[in-house]
Amino acid sequence: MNQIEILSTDILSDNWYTLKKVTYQVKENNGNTSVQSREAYDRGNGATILLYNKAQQSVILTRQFRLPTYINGNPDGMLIECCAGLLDKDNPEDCIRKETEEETGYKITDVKKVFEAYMSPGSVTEILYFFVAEYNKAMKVSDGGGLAHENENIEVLELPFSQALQMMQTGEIKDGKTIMLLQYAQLASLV
Ligand SMILES: Nc1nc2c(ncn2[C@@H]2O[C@H](COP(=O)(O)OP(=O)(O)O[C@H]3O[C@H](CO)[C@@H](O)[C@H](O)[C@@H]3O)[C@@H](O)[C@H]2O)c(=O)[nH]1
Ligand SMILES: [Mg+2]
Repeated sequence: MNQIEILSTDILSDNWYTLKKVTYQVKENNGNTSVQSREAYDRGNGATILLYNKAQQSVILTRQFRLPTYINGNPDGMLIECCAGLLDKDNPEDCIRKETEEETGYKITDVKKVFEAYMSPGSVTEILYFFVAEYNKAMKVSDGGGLAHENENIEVLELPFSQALQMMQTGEIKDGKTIMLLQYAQLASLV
């Protein structure tokens, strides 16, 4: 295994999140050493969840404006996604329960972790924890929509599972975490 030694860390931006330039020495097993620099954007870690109802063959997704997609080719900037949120002090399970209620209005208790993944490992530090959970009408306690004071304006979508799968093919769904969870649900015959 290569040995890595961090030589210096410069903060390039420290506004909402943090962008660092890290310079490090790599010592390879064969004794060669080199010095490299890379930038890393730290916006914390997150959790995401696919809510599904097997009897109804349906899933709950969200729709919201995502500025980075708008400036990179998404005409209206709106993106269909699984419910997701950043971890604060909470562990991933508690975070995703809270986020599910805020964004979708469903109060869930039992969540199952299915995997975790670095979503953009060349530039973003974030690791994302992936969950699935069953939902039903009785769990609906509010409209959801996200936090008003954060202007989240999240639309809640209840879709037939077959339609969600179709929307990946047509490109109407083009969010990585959402594609991963829909494919997991299909592979594991959840819905
Ligand atoms: N003012 C301001 N607000 C920001 C900024 N960046 C993010 N926010 C706000 O911070 C809040 C974060 O909301 P969460 O629901 O906790 O996170 P998320 O943005 O949905 O992130 C989730 O999805 C991401 C995309 O897949 C994931 O990367 C992330 O881990 C998480 O799961 C949102 O209200 C968002 O608008 C910023 O630069 N300025
Ligand atoms: Mg969110």
